Amino acid sequence: MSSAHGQKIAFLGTGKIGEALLSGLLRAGKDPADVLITARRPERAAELAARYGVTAVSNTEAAKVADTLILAVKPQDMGTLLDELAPHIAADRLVVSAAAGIPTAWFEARLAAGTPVVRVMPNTPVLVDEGMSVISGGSHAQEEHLEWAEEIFRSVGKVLRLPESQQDAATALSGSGPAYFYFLVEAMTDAGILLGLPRQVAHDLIVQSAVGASVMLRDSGEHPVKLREAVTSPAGTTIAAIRELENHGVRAALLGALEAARDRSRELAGGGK
Ligand SMILES: NC(=O)C1=CN([C@@H]2O[C@H](COP(=O)(O)OP(=O)(O)OC[C@H]3O[C@@H](n4cnc5c(N)ncnc54)[C@H](O)[C@@H]3O)[C@@H](O)[C@H]2O)C=CC1
Ligand SMILES: O=C(O)[C@@H]1CCC=N1
Repeated sequence: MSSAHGQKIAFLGTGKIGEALLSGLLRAGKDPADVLITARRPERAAELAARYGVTAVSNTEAAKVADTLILAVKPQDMGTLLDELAPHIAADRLVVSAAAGIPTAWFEARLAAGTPVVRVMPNTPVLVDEGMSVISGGSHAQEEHLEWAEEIFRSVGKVLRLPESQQDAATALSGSGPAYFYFLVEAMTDAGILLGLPRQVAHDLIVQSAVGASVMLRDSGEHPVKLREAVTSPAGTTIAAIRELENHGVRAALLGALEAARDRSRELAGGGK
């Protein structure tokens, strides 16, 4: 990747999503010498520095040195982190938040006047360069900042720019989305056990069916209804299963589930509990 908009990128908070993004950026060719990380526990910082060849620093040091700061702590920890960082971040630096729920205005109110802020909602498939990241700019983010953030996240998957008003919905769909698929795979594997298959066989059958279905969804250009109809033979097995899904309100459950995720994202707006 290019080194437009400054060399040094710092990841503040290197848990599941922070590490996933960090590893993706390095796979995409970012020089580890230009990557800083911070972690709450010194052992974790040392472990990541050794594994990736990046430099572990304090939050304050990262705030002073980095051109782009990627904040990946939990929404509940963001207030404490900002208190620590804000006095040290010059207004020409780019602040990128990956936290669910927290609006760009919340950061702007705590940072030096005019600091550009970009809000992004990635998801864990960034680990395999198949991420879906949704990006919105705050009131001081210029086109160059959005393009730079897009370049960072495009190195680990797809990127979509959306108005910030749609971020909570996007969080419910793509931010949390992978978890719903894992949940389905887990439940369907259990169903295989119920039907008498060995667990590993059930797992392999379901996982490859999920991969095949996903690739068809992405690459065929067909509507999901068409793809499902092609599997659903008259008086066959699939329609017997679909009737059960409809009887149990699975479609309504999904509507309610994603609405609950969207509402939870809204609740996290102020750093949440
Ligand atoms: N896990 C996911 O799939 C996604 C998570 N996110 C967002 O990413 C953020 C992090 O989520 P996860 O990685 O799942 O959580 P996590 O708990 O795995 O990682 C957060 C990390 O931040 C560290 N941390 C907390 N306060 C710190 C501080 N003051 N200085 C340095 N490090 C500090 C913690 O020790 C922890 O390692 C959240 O805001 C979440 O909304 C966004 C998209 C997807
Ligand atoms: O569960 C969460 O709050 C985070 C945000 C999106 C995915 N994981």
